[in-house]
Amino acid sequence: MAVIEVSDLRVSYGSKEAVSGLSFETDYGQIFIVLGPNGAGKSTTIETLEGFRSPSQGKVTILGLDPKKQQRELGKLIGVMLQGGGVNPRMTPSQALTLFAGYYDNPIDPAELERTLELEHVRKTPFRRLSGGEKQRLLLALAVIGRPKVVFLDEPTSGVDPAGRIAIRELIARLRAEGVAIILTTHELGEAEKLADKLLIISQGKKVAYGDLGEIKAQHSASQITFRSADEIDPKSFEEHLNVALKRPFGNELYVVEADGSPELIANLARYLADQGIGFSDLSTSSTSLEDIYLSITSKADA
Ligand SMILES: Nc1ncnc2c1ncn2[C@@H]1O[C@H](COP(=O)(O)OP(=O)(O)OP(=O)(O)O)[C@@H](O)[C@H]1O
Repeated sequence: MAVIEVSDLRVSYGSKEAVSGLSFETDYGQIFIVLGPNGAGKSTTIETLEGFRSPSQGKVTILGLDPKKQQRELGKLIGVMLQGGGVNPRMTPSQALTLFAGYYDNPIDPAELERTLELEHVRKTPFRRLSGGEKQRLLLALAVIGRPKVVFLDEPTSGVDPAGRIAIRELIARLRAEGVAIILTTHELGEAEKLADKLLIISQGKKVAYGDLGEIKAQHSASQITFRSADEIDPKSFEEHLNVALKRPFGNELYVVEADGSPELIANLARYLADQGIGFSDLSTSSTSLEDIYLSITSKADA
């Protein structure tokens, strides 16, 4: 059984259905990232997993338990990082970490978390006086201090500076290495690409892509090889020799081959052009970024 199992989840607010039939699962030692435009239903989905909302249909289990009905049993097994909240504005990071550590049998040492998340210089500053990024780092520290088996992180790096982002990413990577299941939402696609093992992309409450990052990239990416040549190249002969189509999208010197730039194909292509006495330059390969894939599939889903 997977750590998180969701089947045909539907969640409504009155007559409005915010989540419309999502199914997915994720496991220990995986970073599972939920992406989608504003209002897509990400928070609603995550809040249902956390036990804060009830499904109107479908089934959700975390570690085999029902997050709504077995909230108490799950309490010490999951860590939740909420956007902006949950800490007394007068409390300092040091006090909050000590307080939260007291709830658990085997917490991480607060001083260690202050060091890892670079909070030492503000450990005596009241929460309300912390900067946005410092608040985020403290909320992350509080979510993980009890060594949870499952961690929910809602936009953990939003408003955090580049050095802070690296510290947060390193902590998340460490949790994964320790076998924690991590569920994360973000609008930072570069970050999602760096961190994700598995991805769920939703739009208007429905799944539009789901799977391992590599699988999604392979399914949706349009890798290409481009080069320039002042010589005429016969597309038929090119395709016969290399088994890939040659395009000249602008009718000028730029040639495009839509295929993965494997070393073998690149070598064959260069050999073919040389054998034909065709000069070429600027040979390069490129693959689509997660951002390109995301924008393409969510705009298609919206249409
Ligand atoms: N308490 C509520 N009552 C009514 N509608 C709600 C409520 N909470 C959310 N919604 C609606 O449900 C839909 C999904 O909202 P949700 O917050 O889950 O989206 P999201 O993907 O997390 O968006 P964002 O990226 O902006 O955080 C939206 O249309 C939102 O307006």
